[in-house]
Amino acid sequence: MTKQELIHQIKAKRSFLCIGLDVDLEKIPAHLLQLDDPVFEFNKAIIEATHDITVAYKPNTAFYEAYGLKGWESLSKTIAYLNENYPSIFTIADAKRGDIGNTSTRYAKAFFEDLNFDSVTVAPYMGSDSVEPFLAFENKFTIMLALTSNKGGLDFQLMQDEKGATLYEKVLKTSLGWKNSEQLMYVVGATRPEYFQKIRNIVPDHFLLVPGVGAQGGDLQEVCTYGLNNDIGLLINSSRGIIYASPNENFAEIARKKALELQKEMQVILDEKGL
Ligand SMILES: O=C(O)c1cc(=O)[nH]c(=O)n1[C@@H]1O[C@H](COP(=O)(O)O)[C@@H](O)[C@H]1O
Repeated sequence: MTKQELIHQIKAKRSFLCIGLDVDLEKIPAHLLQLDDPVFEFNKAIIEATHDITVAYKPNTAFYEAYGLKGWESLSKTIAYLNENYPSIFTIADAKRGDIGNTSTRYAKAFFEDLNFDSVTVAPYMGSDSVEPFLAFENKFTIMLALTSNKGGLDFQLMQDEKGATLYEKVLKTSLGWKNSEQLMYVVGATRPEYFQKIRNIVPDHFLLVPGVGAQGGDLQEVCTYGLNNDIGLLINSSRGIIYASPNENFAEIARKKALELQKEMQVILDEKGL
């Protein structure tokens, strides 16, 4: 998918919501467990209930890898279902990969070619040769961790050099010099709203994937104050806050209700900003 296609979808739906498909068999409604592939059936129901109000889905691969071969099969069926039925929806493999160059190329092939995701999350720690192989794939996006939502994110990301520059700022600035850096997006946690202005000064045009709204307590309004750009430029993710809003048979209906609450809030913000 191209960036323009993503922006077009966001404007048409008046939504920049990303729903996280972090499926845990211990949390899904019990009646699904009797089915052959409960994880896929759960995802299918969530997708059917929300595809018109969300612009992206983000399965976190850990939740699938935890179930071995069967889990990988559920992931593969989920992305195939999305690509076949809703090809205009942006898909994110939240795999947080990154390794030496030739290994990164294999990861990129796995997620971009074999599974056909539009994007994959990567960690920047191993540097340019671990990220550039992902950027070599046309019309695919590499979403790099910048300032993460978790408490431990502060252990390294806010470390300062003698001039006061923080590590995450250096990561952002350095990555802009990499080949095909226009295909980068960055992860910034919704729990860090006070940093968005600074981040937008460094990367004014790139999309930011913002997890941490909902279960982790991040606030949509606060993120949007400085996070939005002229292309909207934000994908706001909520996983547990939407998909586990109800443990009952009507889970998909309630998930839609929760997603709609966020989408309506987004619509108001976009209208107010004239976007
Ligand atoms: O890369 C991510 O998506 C990510 C980065 C980050 O800083 N914080 C973060 O929570 N995530 C992911 O975003 C999702 C958040 O889920 P909820 O807290 O349930 O909405 C999980 O899949 C996390 O792994």
